[in-house]
Amino acid sequence: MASNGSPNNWKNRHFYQALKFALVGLVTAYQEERNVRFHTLAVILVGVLGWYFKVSGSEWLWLVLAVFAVLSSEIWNSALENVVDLTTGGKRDPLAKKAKDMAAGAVLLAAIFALIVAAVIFLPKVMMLFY
Ligand SMILES: Nc1ncnc2c1ncn2[C@@H]1O[C@H](COP(=O)(O)OP(=O)(O)OP(=O)(O)O)[C@@H](O)[C@H]1O
Repeated sequence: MASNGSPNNWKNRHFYQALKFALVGLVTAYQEERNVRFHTLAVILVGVLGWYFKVSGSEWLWLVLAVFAVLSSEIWNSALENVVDLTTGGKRDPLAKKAKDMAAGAVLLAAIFALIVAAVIFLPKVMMLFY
């Protein structure tokens, strides 16, 4: 709550704190999750390829959508793994397995989507280099 009684002041502080926590979450995901680091490298590669092949504006939008889909599903997956581990205390449980496998399935779907987008955009451009 605002100490000076101004509701706007409280809102601003709340917003910046929420933003700070979200950024801390991203840094934690990057530091602790190997897959997030791997996908960050993949994002850099996509950026270099997009720049090299001079992809169009709409192609950039598809690539950005694919990148955000993969990274956000990966971070959701990690968050869920943490919650499941917290709940089970490390004990094996069929519900824990179900939840983790489903979250992994969501990441797989996003990765397949990204592969399709990359193939549709880059394959014809790569072929042009050889023919
Ligand atoms: N508490 C549990 N009870 C039953 N099965 C589990 C449990 N924890 C994990 N598993 C099984 O092991 C698999 C791997 O779980 P884990 O937590 O190691 O995730 P991961 O996919 O290896 O992720 P990361 O590589 O990011 O750690 C899960 O998909 C699930 O099938």
